[in-house]
Amino acid sequence: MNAAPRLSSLESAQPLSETRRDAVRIESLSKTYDPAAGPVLDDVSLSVRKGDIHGIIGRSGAGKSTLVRCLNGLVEPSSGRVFVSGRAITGLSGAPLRAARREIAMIFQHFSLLSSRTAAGNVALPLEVAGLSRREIRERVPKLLDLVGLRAKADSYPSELSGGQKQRVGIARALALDPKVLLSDEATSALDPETTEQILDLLKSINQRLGLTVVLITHEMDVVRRIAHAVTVLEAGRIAESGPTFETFAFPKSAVARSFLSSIVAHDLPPELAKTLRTEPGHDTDPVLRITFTGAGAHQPVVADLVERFGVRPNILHGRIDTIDNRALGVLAVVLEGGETLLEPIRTHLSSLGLSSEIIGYAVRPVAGRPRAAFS
Ligand SMILES: Nc1ncnc2c1ncn2[C@@H]1O[C@H](COP(=O)(O)OP(=O)(O)OP(=O)(O)O)[C@@H](O)[C@H]1O
Repeated sequence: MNAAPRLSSLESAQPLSETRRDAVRIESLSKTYDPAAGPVLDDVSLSVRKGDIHGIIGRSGAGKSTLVRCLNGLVEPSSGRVFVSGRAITGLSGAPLRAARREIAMIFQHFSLLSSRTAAGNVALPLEVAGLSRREIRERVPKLLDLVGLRAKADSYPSELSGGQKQRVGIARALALDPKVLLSDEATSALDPETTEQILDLLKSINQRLGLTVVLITHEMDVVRRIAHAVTVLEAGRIAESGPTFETFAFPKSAVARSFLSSIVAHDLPPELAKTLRTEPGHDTDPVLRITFTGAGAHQPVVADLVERFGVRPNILHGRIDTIDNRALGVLAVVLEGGETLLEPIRTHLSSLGLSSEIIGYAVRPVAGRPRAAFS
């Protein structure tokens, strides 16, 4: 992980032991607002590695915002503990809580800028509250605006800025006090796709240049795919799964992760195709194999290889290759015409190539003269 120097200490590199620590550790966190409604967070334990961008994804109501508010002390959990850079946040109040909060900055979906202040004035605000001198503020604000590529707009008011520019101001303001962790709560949800990409690129570059840990709350798997090193999937207040982004995308364990991934990775067949498959083999069916290609394996001519080696006729039902965390990931569903008896040797061969495979159903052989169901 890139652990470049931080904004305020460009000359002092951090010791290795420090860079290896978890930036955030959550231990058995639970939160109940209304006992009649049950827990909103239920025994959540999670570590975010220092310098990582860690996505937290879940459907509306899964508890994402509550979790992120427990991280910066805005919500007091019912039980459990939160540590930021090894320091407990839970149970703090007054000055120690304010000091701890300086280490955790936040950016929001709707930017939360003061309309009466210019871009520079908004960025200066946390510095004023923290009691920095006018001279220090005058020196620091342009550097922060430079960091987000917005120096030319220093004197513009929020009403004169685009959504992407407002979020850049929000990011500069969040970074003003040199936080250790940046919490992003749906920061790109109100932006168009092109601006979303620019803001995600900016977060990625800040993460790399400053070694800043980013916790990214989102309901869009594409945001996770673009920049997160690790991802946690929340469902109904519990962790459905958590791990490195690539592994989670390649081998999702939970139904909720698979459903979030359906627009990105072809793990599941489209419903109209899936319903044409049988769950049991019959005299008139051929097996359907889902092959997952990862890394170098994504570029192997596997279909041609199966034809040549086993004499089967793989018929591609559905598939897609994508790039996740700079690595290729492909998923292909193929009907192995005439492959029933060769299934195990074929799977053993695929495994020897480092490819994983799974039988996902059985396709009914087409009646003579009629093509098989669909190609996608
Ligand atoms: N202050 C509160 N008082 C009572 N209930 C709350 C409070 N904040 C959140 N909730 C409830 O907790 C549940 C989880 O909400 P939360 O906002 O944490 O989820 P979320 O995953 O961020 O959802 P969304 O994406 O819709 O914001 C919801 O049922 C919500 O109504």
